[in-house]
Amino acid sequence: MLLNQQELENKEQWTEAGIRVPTFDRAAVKRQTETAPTWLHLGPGNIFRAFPAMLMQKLLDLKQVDTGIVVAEGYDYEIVDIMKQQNDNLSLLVTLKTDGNIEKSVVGSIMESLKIDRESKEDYQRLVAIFENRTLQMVSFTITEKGYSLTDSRGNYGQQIVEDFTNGPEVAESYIGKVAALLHCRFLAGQLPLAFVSMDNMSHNGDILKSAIHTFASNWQENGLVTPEFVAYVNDPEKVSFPWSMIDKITPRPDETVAQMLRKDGFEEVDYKITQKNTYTAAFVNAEETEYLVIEDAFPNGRPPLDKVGVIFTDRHTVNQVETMKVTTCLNPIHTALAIFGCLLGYERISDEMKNPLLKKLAEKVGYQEGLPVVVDPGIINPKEFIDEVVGVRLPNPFIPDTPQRIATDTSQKLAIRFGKTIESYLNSDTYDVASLEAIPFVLAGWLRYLLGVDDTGKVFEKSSDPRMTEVSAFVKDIKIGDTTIDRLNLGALLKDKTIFGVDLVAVNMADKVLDLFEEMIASEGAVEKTLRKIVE
Ligand SMILES: NC(=O)C1=CN([C@@H]2O[C@H](COP(=O)(O)OP(=O)(O)OC[C@H]3O[C@@H](n4cnc5c(N)ncnc54)[C@H](O)[C@@H]3O)[C@@H](O)[C@H]2O)C=CC1
Ligand SMILES: O=P(O)(O)OC[C@H]1O[C@](O)(CO)[C@@H](O)[C@@H]1O
Repeated sequence: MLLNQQELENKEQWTEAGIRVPTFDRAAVKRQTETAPTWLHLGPGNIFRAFPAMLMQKLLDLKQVDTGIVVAEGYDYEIVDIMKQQNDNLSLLVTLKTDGNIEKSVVGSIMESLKIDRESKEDYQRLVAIFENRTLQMVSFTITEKGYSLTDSRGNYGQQIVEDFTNGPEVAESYIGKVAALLHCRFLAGQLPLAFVSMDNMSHNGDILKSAIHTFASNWQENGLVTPEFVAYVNDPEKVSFPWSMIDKITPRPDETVAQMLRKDGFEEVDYKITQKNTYTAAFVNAEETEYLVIEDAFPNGRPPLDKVGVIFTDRHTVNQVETMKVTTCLNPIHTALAIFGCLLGYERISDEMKNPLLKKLAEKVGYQEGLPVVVDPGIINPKEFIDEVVGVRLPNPFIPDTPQRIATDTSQKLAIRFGKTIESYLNSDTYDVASLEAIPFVLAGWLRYLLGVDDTGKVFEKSSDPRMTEVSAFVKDIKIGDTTIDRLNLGALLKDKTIFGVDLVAVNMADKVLDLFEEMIASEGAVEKTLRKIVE
């Protein structure tokens, strides 16, 4: 069985292999989407195909909507080449349940995939047409945390960004520049309303997206390239909204064990590819069953009825609380702690780490002991129950092939959100003392230790990709396992960097604690585990 429209016509072969197929008329939905697109998604990676695309499929099957999703890629064009040319925009979703049951579904809600690339003229013109279409209701994003950044580590705009500011929307070439240019087309088409929905794991993700788009609009206005009305349009929530959201579903990279299982079922397209841009992509996506999507209900042109398939629409305040709970205390900090120490202690599965009592205790200490006290109960999801599920059910799920190496990707982009916010909450609290934190400084010290690229047995490992890896690794380049002293002044300069840690760790008196723990962890082989034991026991 190959994943394409022609093979999908033979429904029996899929059903016999235990794979669900879409029940809606894909050709009719495609026609309708061509004339009246409602949803455009940017960044059609694994999470999008496993979760939002599946939600739309459910709505299509329920006949609640009659259009599908158009996806566009502005960074890694290989993804759309594969999806379109080999798979007719279909994906196979494999849901790995905690009881070992597996559910397989063909996801057919993606109707078109386009490149946000001026050289791909047809695609770009189609995108302009979609943005000019009154029917478009939302543009959503899963482009990773770094996708929104316009500046380098020193806070300076990148060269492409500066050129785009000067050259204007007609020729903008940077990712967000092109998105802002497409929004400008919509503005010119009559100031049509639209929601820009970031679904990336960032605090206040809507504001981060808004700020990036607004930066282009205001620079273009200053340079006389757009009218002030365009800036007003971007700033008017009745016209362009940037809802905040919280998305949660562990979606590991396509995994070999899942591929083997699919092969046995007669599914032939099981190879995954690591693209030139380091995206792990395959015809299938594998994910856990648990999923949460909470979105601020601010859609000036309406929205698909996603509430009918489990999405919670609420006010910004509640989204903020849910997101703060998940990203800054109850899930992602635990994940990052396990990522760093998993790589240092030689693990290749998050679920295996949870069998190690020391790592389990670290996860619990980060979550229950240090995060939970300062988290506000959002009312719609209980934080304690949420961590219970994360630590007790989701992370130990042996059927989820998630790796510490995947979560360790882009750690420099994640520490500020995942730990800095909690440190700030302690600093602002009358009840809790920042000096009482142990697990958080230990994880930050663990990251310094990780940067050495040598595990606790002295074996060299490949560090996961990170846009600031070269720069941050330079701080530890002269440090070796067995060193008894470190250059505290030099490392202090790194620990002061608020763009990485969210706070100046020197100013908040946490740097010494981090460096003491780091020193302990470089003392000898085995010192990481020894220090971990000291922290959790
Ligand atoms: N995988 C997961 O379990 C979950 C992921 N997320 C969010 O979604 C993001 C993407 O996750 P996946 O889809 O699993 O990753 P993926 O690697 O499968 O896809 C990443 C997507 O982002 C694009 N991208 C990467 N770097 C970019 C850049 N610098 N500029 C613009 N686009 C860029 C890629 O081209 C691709 O479309 C995560 O970073 C996270 O914020 C949220 C919840 C769950
Ligand atoms: O660390 P990342 O790359 O944001 O991925 C974190 C993982 O945890 C999650 O928050 C689970 O929803 C997802 O973002 C992903 O599975």
